[in-house]
Amino acid sequence: MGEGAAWWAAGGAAAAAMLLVLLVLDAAVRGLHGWYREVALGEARRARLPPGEMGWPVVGAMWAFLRAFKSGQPDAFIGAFVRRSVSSNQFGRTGVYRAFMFSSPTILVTTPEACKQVLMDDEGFVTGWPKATVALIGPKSFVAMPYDEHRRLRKLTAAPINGFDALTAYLPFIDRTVTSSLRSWADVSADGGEVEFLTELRRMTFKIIVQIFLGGADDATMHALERSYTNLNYGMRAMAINLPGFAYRRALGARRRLVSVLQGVLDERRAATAKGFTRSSGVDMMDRLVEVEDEHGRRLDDDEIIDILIMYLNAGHESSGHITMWATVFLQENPDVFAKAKAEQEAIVRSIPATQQRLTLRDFRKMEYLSKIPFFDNAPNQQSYVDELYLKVIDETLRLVNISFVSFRQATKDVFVNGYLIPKGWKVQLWYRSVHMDPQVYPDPSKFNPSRWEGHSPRAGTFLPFGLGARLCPGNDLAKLEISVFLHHFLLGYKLTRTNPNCRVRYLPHPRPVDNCLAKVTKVSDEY
Ligand code: HEM
Repeated sequence: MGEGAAWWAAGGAAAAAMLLVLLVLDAAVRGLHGWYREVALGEARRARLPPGEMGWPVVGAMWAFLRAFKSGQPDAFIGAFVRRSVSSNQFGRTGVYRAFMFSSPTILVTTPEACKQVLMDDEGFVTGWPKATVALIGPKSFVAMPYDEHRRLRKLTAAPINGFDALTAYLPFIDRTVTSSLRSWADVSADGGEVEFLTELRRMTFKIIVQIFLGGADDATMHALERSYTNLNYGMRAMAINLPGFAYRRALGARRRLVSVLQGVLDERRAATAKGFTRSSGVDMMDRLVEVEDEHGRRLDDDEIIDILIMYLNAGHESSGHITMWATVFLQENPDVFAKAKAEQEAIVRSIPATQQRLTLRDFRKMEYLSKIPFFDNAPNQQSYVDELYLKVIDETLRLVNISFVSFRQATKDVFVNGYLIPKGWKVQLWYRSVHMDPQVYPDPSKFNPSRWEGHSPRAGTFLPFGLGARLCPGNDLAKLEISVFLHHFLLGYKLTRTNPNCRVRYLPHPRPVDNCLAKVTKVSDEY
């Protein structure tokens, strides 16, 4: 053997030894971390935990989570848990896994039945968002509120945004906002310009929610709120690193600005009331929150009102804006679906009397293909919601886009799911995305295929775009109405031409093309 070869052999042996040391060290650190997090459970309870591990201290599964989402393969994250569990030949597809995420030992729940069990068990589980998210949305908002307080304020705030009367009242404003937005984007495109379609849609849905919650706002307030919400959202699913240059730090700053703008609005309103002024725009959500008293006559403090408003204004525009964009993109990319949806809209327009200026809520209920909205005549949020849906274009979009891909709970007692223990005090993540992208539930799940819903009623727990149970989204019908109104006008008179049709999609905090869907919106018909 020559000198060079001996040198290589020695080097190779040293590298192998080093690798071995690293592997042993890695296994030892993981083992110790797992032991530290689980030892308090005792042997018997520990043996009942679902498959998985705590990983390295501090990071746990966060790297794997961020790597999967940032590399454009979000389903690879849960996929790895399922694969490991199945290939260990011990567990099969358990639907529950353990991991260390957002600084806490966590159980990941990924199948319809398991999600349903957790979501419907109000005694066993309370809300459990990571501390970093609570700090952004607000410790006095629904994300961290005690059970009874949540029930009371949810009842107060949900009825005025969903239900037949509320939606009938909002429809004319939504319709006007949609038509004027479409017209203005078409004007930009007619002059040779382009619009960031997603940014514009977020602005549009924001205008609607600000009208409902604050009775509208002047341009400066609108602008300040809008910009702050963009930064707040970018920090929402980022690592909670409070250092200059990090998204989370910018989000904390955005929250401070939101608090200050809303405090200003609240102060003005209180001052006007003290002087005996009444507003012409009628009662909005801020008024309701100012007026409400509990059974002891206690009113909400300003910081409570502001946190609830920050939460609602955020939840009430981000998701609707994104889903409207994706539904429009999917329709435009699928000419057959577009033609069918357009034919439905044309038929509805033909069916209304010539004297009727715009569609009524009842006309929207006729839209079997676009999406039938299940109004509950002032009794929103009943559990039957899930069974009553007609799921077509909008619902297929909700399934495929998975705008709220995960939601958070915490166990208040030991609970067994699929035969595995969720220990008291542990965090629980409900992976709505995994349910919607499961090929056993939805064959060929990555395909946009509204006809998969023809004659099909989803089994309970298999369709969770708005969650389920006590925390089912209170804005579900409003969101579907906004999206339907938009698609109605878009289908009848417009066309979307993307500048970068194959633009990369970013999945955090919400799935969106990185160019925010830069496009031309062209008017193609003057008839409507
Ligand atoms: C397409 C649009 C929307 C989607 C996909 C969506 C999705 C969701 C989901 C999945 C949850 C449940 C989270 C959990 O399980 O803890 C939720 C909760 C919530 N949503 Fe929506 N949402 C949408 C639109 C809206 C709108 C328009 C509003 C307001 C008007 C709204 C307000 C809320 C609020 C306040 C909660 C918290 C409920 C609670 O904790 O009791 N959302 N949403």
